[in-house]
Amino acid sequence: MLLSIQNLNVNIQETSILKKFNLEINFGEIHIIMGPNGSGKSTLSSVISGQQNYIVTNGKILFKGKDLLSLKPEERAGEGIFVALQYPVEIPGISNQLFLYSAVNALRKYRKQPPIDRFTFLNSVQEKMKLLKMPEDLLSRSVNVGFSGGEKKRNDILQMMMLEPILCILDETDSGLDIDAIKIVYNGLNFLRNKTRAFIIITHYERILEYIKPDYVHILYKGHIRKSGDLTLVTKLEEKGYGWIC
Ligand SMILES: Nc1ncnc2c1ncn2[C@@H]1O[C@H](COP(=O)(O)OP(=O)(O)OP(=O)(O)O)[C@@H](O)[C@H]1O
Repeated sequence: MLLSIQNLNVNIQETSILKKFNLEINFGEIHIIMGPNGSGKSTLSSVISGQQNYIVTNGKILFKGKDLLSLKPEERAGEGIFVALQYPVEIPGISNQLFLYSAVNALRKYRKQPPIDRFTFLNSVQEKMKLLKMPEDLLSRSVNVGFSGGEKKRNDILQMMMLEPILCILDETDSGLDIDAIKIVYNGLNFLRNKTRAFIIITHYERILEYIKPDYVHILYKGHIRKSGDLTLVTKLEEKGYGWIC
């Protein structure tokens, strides 16, 4: 078992957001999470990544058998968790290249591996940027500053490809992308898909099925998973909306 979330209750300030939330993920699996606006999807990704302001009042999260909630955000990243946020963060004054290089070497240090040299790093990042059809000048610009919405999302996938995480969480990475960009982003995801890692993909769109074949689809409703199934759930939602879930 890669990830096991058991009876998780999460509050933001006094408000209860996730309620008795359960989810189990094995290596190699892709899980899609859908759900109406405000049902708690981003809260889930934020809690897993260790963002502040989310108060766990009950339950536990085991990642590779370890108590995830006792780890700092950087330790969670070191253990192999990567979250592409719904709204990618801008970092003025830090070049994309320096950020990526530092992030890759910070992970390598955590894993007691020697640092990667700049030449090998640059070759690797340029190769991946080609795959994602990203112009090279995005490397010298400040992280996400002035990037278009689509460029930010591709940059997230570039980070994911460079960091080679074990659990990849994509929070609405496909929103605001044009048709070509969606294809490129999901090609990047398929490039990383293998038996040593797993994905949680949060999305609102049925079109994901054109690119990704998930193992499970879950519907998050009012803070807990109300229904789980296979990819036919996505088409059912597209036809019927969320009314039948209530
Ligand atoms: N800082 C906060 N203070 C109070 N309530 C918050 C805060 N952050 C989130 N919430 C509330 O938590 C609930 C769940 O939000 P969340 O972002 O997890 O939903 P979501 O399922 O990702 O929605 P969407 O599909 O619109 O992105 C919402 O009702 C939201 O208003």
